[in-house]
Amino acid sequence: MAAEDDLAERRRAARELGAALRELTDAAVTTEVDTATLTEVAEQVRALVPPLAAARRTRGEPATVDGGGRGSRTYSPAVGPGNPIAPPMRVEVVDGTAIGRCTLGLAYEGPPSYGHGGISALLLDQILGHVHATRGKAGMTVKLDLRYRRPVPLLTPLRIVGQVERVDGRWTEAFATISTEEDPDTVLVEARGVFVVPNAEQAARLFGGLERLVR
Ligand SMILES: CCCCCCCCCC(=O)SCCNC(=O)CCNC(=O)[C@H](O)C(C)(C)COP(=O)(O)OP(=O)(O)OC[C@H]1O[C@@H](n2cnc3c(N)ncnc32)[C@H](O)[C@@H]1OP(=O)(O)O
Repeated sequence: MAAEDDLAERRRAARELGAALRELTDAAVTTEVDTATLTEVAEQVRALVPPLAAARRTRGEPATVDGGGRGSRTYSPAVGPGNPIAPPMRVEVVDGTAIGRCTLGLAYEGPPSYGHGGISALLLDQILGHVHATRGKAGMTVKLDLRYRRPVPLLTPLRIVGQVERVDGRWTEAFATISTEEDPDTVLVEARGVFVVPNAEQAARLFGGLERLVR
């Protein structure tokens, strides 16, 4: 029980740090303060690194905050509440349909006032991954076809929806769309993805001791 409480507390703290950094990032890309203030704040931010860097993990070491499980990914760049790069998209799966929600701030700008196409691809890839995972195992994207129909507005609640189209052994083909919450029937971006569960040899080669997280 104590260990579970510790993990819950660590998750709460990681989420809090992620949210604070997201606020900082948003302020950093929208600020119009004078140049001296930019320089001063950069120094202050750099001073925050050493306390965090005092104990750090590297490639191939899962975050302790995830508790060794395959479900939670606190630092996912798409859905991780602890990762300031992530919008983060919140995902729920209802009857095999994965539904994601997020609002993109100015940090994700591509064309003026609209989202970057790579960010749309990130959100769609992630939602297709959740669709694939409804079959019980996580998978890797092997194909992702995108059609950008209309630009994705910033500062607007978005809805990302995905469903399986075809299943063949370890392979899943799925389809997903981005629209606004306000107008869910107008597709802004659509994606068709193929995902595969790596076979045992591939998983061992790619992930070594972390195979249990992907198969
Ligand atoms: C709840 C958790 C949610 C998590 C969401 C996470 C979402 C994010 C997911 C990612 O971003 S994963 C990162 C990006 N992907 C990669 O890095 C994968 C890189 N690819 C590989 O390492 C290898 O492709 C892999 C080990 C996965 C598989 O290797 P294989 O040699 O078995 O398959 P290969 O890649 O050669 O594919 C063979 C071809 O047959 C196709 N194929 C074979 N059988 C198929 C079938 N049954 N259905 C559909 N396509 C099939 C396949 O698409 C492909 O098409 P092409 O002929 O056009 O190359």
